[in-house]
Amino acid sequence: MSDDLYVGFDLSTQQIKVIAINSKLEPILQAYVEFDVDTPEYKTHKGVYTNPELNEVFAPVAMWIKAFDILLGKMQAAGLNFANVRSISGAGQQHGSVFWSAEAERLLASLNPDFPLEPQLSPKAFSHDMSPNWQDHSTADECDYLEQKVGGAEILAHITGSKTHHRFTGPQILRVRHRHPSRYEDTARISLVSSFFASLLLGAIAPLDVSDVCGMNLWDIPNEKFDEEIIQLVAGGGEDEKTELLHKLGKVEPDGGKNLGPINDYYVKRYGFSKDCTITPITGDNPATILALPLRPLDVIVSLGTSTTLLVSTPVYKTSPSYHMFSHPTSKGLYMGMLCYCNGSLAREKVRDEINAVKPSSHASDVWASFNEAALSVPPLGTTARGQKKLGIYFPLPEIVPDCKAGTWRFISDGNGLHEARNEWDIPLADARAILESQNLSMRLRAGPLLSSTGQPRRVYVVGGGSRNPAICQVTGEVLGPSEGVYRLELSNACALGSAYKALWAVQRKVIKEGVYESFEDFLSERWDEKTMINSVDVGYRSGVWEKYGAALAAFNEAEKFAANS
Ligand SMILES: Nc1ncnc2c1ncn2[C@@H]1O[C@H](COP(=O)(O)OP(=O)(O)O)[C@@H](O)[C@H]1O
Ligand SMILES: O=C(CO)[C@@H](O)[C@H](O)COP(=O)(O)O
Repeated sequence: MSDDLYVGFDLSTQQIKVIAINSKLEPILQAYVEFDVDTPEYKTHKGVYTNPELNEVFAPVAMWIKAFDILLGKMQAAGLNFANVRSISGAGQQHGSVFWSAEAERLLASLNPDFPLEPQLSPKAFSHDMSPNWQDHSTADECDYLEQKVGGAEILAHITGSKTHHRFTGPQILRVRHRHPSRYEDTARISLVSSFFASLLLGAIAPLDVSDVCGMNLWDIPNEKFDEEIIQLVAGGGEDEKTELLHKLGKVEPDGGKNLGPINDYYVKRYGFSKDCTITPITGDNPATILALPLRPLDVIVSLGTSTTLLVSTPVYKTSPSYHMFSHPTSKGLYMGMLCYCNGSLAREKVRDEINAVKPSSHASDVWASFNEAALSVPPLGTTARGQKKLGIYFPLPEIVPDCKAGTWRFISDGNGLHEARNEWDIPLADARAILESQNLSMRLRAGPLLSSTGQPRRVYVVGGGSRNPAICQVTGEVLGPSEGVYRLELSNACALGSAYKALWAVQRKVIKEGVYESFEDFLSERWDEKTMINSVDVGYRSGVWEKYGAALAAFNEAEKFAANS
């Protein structure tokens, strides 16, 4: 029992990562495979391919399988005793879909342990070799069509938790059906990245996850079923086509702690996993992230990965076209509220590189040193002695909120209103603070309805790659102003960690009565030790500063509208 291990994987945009923990929540092993570096033959850039002419972003499914083969090899080389693994769960980048061929079930069920996975599955198990990525913006027509037919953004948001979004799976499936009718026709099953990953482990197509399914624009959250009208619109044709699409999508597993079955024999024979190791549903990376911390009301997670997301856990199903609601990954009656931005770490890296080009870092080992110095050497909003404030918008990729094309805009806000900056801006140095403020002001502008009447959070937890940066943590504290400060989760991969906790809970949760289990929240709170897991990285609320940013919100809103309409 004491040697038992619980594993959480994370198949995200740029990497596949893993954390194994013991039943005391202690991490035993962490490892990762980076697509651009470790699977160079696929020639992806930051894990994806882009076709800017059509606003397409997609990733090769075979690369993920190859990367998983490599990761299992790394775990083995690190000495992980696979025989001790009791349960596996995981997380996948959200919205991406995998199109399985009619051969898939047979190939998955007959994996030969003498060979790696990738050549046994690719290309035959797939009707489409690419997975549309969450950064894709090619489905404007499909989104307009669905929104107009269903009755507008508010109605769609009420039914599915979100208005239509380019990256959501429903519009993406509709586009595949329009552009590649024969591939759609040849598709036997459609998985999300999360259920695709669970399928690899089970050796059979896994059901969709209760939370990740809410990122499709197809699932009726209040009534816990696929919305027949939207399914019909995506399927086209009549009743037969609708039934066929419902069959392709398959079942949704309502219990996030369900034992989906034992790990496939392939892994038992090839790596020495126990036959009793169970597979627990794999969810989306954001739903898994909220499982890494015992969130209380008014707590916020800011996930600083390739995307930036703001996450809250709430008992209130209150929808809006400006944010997303998802069913909670483990707890019926709770929901995850989310804001998501495409322009997260890659936009910050672009400014960082521009700054390094004019002012190389004095610390060779820290590529962020010049950026951080520039960000922290000026006052909030870069305010000048004459009271001029700087507001910038940095979207190297088209953005989700606001719905805006790619571009960079710089504004000056003063007593005379807002105007585009001319020579008042020291480019690129002044961009460092401006991009961090801009990303946080956007979250503050939109997160209000998910929080208290004042919009002030209690705690902000920062997670993901960007949370290692002290300047990012400080500006987040200044702009969002959490009353109890900003804390960083010390284990670098929150979603893999949340997934490992889920695998542990699935096996060890107490039965309260038949079919009713100990909640994930109670289970985690009992075991979680704040002192070892998080560190305070910023004081948060600063009197006068939070108010100053509050007063700039109207001008920032105007700046965003200008960018979106230009
Ligand atoms: N010290 C740092 N300061 C700012 N950003 C960082 C730092 N370290 C890593 N990052 C950013 O973290 C990103 C990767 O974060 P991660 O959470 O692993 O992303 P994902 O899960 O989307 O693959 C990289 O794009 C990198 O820019
Ligand atoms: O699209 C979303 C959420 O709606 C993204 O958050 C993806 O889920 C990708 O996440 P990362 O790779 O940045 O972790």
